[in-house]
Amino acid sequence: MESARSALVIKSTGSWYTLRDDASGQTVTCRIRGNLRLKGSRTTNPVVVGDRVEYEQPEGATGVVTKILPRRNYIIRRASNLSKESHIIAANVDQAFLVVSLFLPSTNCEFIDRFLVTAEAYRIPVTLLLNKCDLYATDALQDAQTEFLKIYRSAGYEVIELSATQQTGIDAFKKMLPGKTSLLSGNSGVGKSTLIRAIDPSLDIRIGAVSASSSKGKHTTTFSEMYPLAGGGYLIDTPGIKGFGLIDIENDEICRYFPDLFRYAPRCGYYNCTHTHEPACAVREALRAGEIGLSRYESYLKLLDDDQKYRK
Ligand SMILES: Nc1nc2c(ncn2[C@@H]2O[C@H](COP(=O)(O)OP(=O)(O)OP(=O)(O)O)[C@@H](O)[C@H]2O)c(=O)[nH]1
Ligand SMILES: [Zn+2]
Repeated sequence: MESARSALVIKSTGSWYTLRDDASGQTVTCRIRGNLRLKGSRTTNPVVVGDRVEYEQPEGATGVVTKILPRRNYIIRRASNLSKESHIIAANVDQAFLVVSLFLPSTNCEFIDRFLVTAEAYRIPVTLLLNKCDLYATDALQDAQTEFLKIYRSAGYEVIELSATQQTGIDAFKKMLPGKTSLLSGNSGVGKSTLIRAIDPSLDIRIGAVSASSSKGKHTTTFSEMYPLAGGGYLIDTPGIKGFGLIDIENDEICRYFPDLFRYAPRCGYYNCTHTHEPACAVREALRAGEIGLSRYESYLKLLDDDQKYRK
């Protein structure tokens, strides 16, 4: 009997997994043992990028993942809009970067806030990468940029302003990467691939994959992939993410994942204030005073009665 070896999962297609062996650093292609499909689990993928696993590879045979080591954290989304199943995007993530753009395309605030809440809930620090800053020269877009920076910086998030095409602000992003496993996410078209190429031109990622995953009406499951970076650390690219469903977060917990709202909650008149209709609500008071961004409060309300919120 071959003894188990340990490895990191760097790619998965749903039936095949690419591992990087801890001892040799070699890449190995494996399948998974059937009983790893967790009982009662509603996730579509039992083994994910970032997982630490044990595997066996008998001489001349295909390798088999035999065990998933406990996950430090993971980030998850709905498998598809109507599905009750969830899809784990990546596990054991040190930090996440959400790429956003205010123009061509304009990233929806609710999308950003859902991402932030999901990451807060799993205690994954997020940095926002405001890309395409070269495009925000008009008055209207400059105002949008100022507003964006104000809302998210005052909520406590780090925001890096950059332009992937003009190569500005790239270094501030790059210096956060060494030695860490970083997830890079964002809607289609915000510039993730351009940005990855700007930090490391040797990473020729998903050329030609874009049109396949963005064709409308087609249900395409796309899988994350992990890239070793020249300066150390890994970057996880997450193509084709359209939205995040909150999983296992109760209504009365949601507010605590909005740091800019939650800081007012202790001053609410009722200890169980939902900040929707109660008198003496300090959160709504702060909103009226312009201390909380309206879009943030609206995201909070949407997440409260989110019919897409489902349980694992
Ligand atoms: N003006 C400007 N355009 C940019 C910038 N970054 C990316 N773009 C352009 O935006 C378009 C989309 O960029 P991609 O890098 O393919 O976006 P993506 O996020 O990887 O998109 P998906 O692969 O669909 O997830 C391309 O035409 C890029 O040239 C930027 O900083 N400024
Ligand atoms: Zn309140």
